[in-house]
Amino acid sequence: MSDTDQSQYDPEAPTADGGSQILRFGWEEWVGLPDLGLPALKCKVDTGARTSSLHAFDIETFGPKNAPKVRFAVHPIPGRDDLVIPCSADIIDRRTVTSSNGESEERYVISSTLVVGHEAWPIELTLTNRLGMASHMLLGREALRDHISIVATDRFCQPELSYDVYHSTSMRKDAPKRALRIAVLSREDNYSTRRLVEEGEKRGHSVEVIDTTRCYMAINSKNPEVHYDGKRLPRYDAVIPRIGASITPYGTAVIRQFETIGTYCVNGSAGITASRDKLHAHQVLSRHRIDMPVTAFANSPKDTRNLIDLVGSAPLIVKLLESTQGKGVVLAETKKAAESVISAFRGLKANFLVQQFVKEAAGEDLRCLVIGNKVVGAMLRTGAEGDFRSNLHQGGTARAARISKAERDAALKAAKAFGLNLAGVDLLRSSEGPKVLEVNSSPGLEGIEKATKRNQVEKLYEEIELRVRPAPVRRRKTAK
Ligand SMILES: Nc1ncnc2c1ncn2[C@@H]1O[C@H](COP(=O)(O)OP(=O)(O)OP(=O)(O)O)[C@@H](O)[C@H]1O
Ligand SMILES: [Mg+2]
Ligand SMILES: [Mg+2]
Repeated sequence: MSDTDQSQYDPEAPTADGGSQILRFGWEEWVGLPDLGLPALKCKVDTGARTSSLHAFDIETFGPKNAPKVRFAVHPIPGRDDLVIPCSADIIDRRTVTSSNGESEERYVISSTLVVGHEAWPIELTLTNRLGMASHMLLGREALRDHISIVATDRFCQPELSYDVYHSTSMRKDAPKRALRIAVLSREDNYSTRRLVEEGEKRGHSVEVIDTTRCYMAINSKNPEVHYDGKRLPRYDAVIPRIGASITPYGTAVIRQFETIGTYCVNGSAGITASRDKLHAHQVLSRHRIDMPVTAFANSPKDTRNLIDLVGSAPLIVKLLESTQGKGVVLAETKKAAESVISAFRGLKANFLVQQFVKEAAGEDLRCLVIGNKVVGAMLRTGAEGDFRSNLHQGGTARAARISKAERDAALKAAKAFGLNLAGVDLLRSSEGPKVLEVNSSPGLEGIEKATKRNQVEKLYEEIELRVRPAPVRRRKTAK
């Protein structure tokens, strides 16, 4: 461990422009590029070079044509290829640079604050991905201010920093607000998709909507990829899955592929798969000891009576396993009615479960929107006159709701049970407390934003930024 002080850069301190004492620079110095999330780098001072350069890889442009950005990755510690800092910056220019070995290369030019000791000033940097450079950063003449004097025989004349900072929690706190490249996996141009694009762009990110069913995949051990329309998709910082119920198997396969590549997916494939199938979902809830209406499932028609007995007396709910929008949910008032619904479903070869009817919910359910580990909004949905189902698609209405601690805890626990960072958890208010009905992995955003009169999508981006911006990525070691 080094005994250097990482907090020595004080933004309030006089800058080089303020003109203070002479700064002595050796041929190698410790510097920081805080705008890029690189607090400590060893850099070679080279007065033979005009422009400064940063050794980067996976260099890729993105964003609008009139304000292009560049994304790239940096190994800040030489020899430590497992430590990767993802960066992005505005492109301020393109320049042909001839390096010391005489090779010319067209490079992107970006701007960043350079920190040395207590001083900070803006510099221009070109990005180059030439392999085998001993130094990961080169400081050229243009970046050197008048009050800097070079002592070519010495090194580390300025305060030393330490690479330990890359393993500290302050990396997360001090991470720059870099623009992210985000994909929304969706086939629909609806309110939710539009809001995700609008809000992301408002925060400076680039948000692309991708039709999940048009993604195709190269599945292999060395270099798994996702392709789209004849091209390999870029490396996204985050993927927001909005997988419709009709394409769950293929949609989750695409997400699995992104997970394999190492892309952060707001909701994981396993959680989406488990929450989509009501039988599977209730088993997950049960394993996590989350309260739900008594539920039973049987395979054989011989067990219809036994199934009904497990749940108790009529009225009963019979539900298709893949129901959405309340379309496959039936209330059977008597045991006899339950038996005939069950035999009708069996005749259609449909999979269903039988569930205790929570009468006291009185046609209302509570939708809690969970983002990260918070319930960010809740609404009470009331069914249309005479309907026990509260679904908005069945004519129900919604209004913002205050929830109890028990309800909040149940919603958070349920979302966590499926590992979902964005979830719509539906609860029934029963006389025994909240009972979880289901967990939706692509919750509609229109109803909840309108009922709560809150910008909920903004909270989703806060969560995504927290997850992907700062954390240095640890790469899987791949065979060369
Ligand atoms: N066991 C139950 N007791 C009382 N009401 C119920 C019960 N199960 C479902 N309901 C009512 O029926 C509605 C639809 O049920 P559920 O949410 O399980 O179906 P769904 O088709 O998955 O709907 P969606 O996914 O669109 O919300 C619920 O919102 C609730 O109002
Ligand atoms: Mg549902
Ligand atoms: Mg529901």
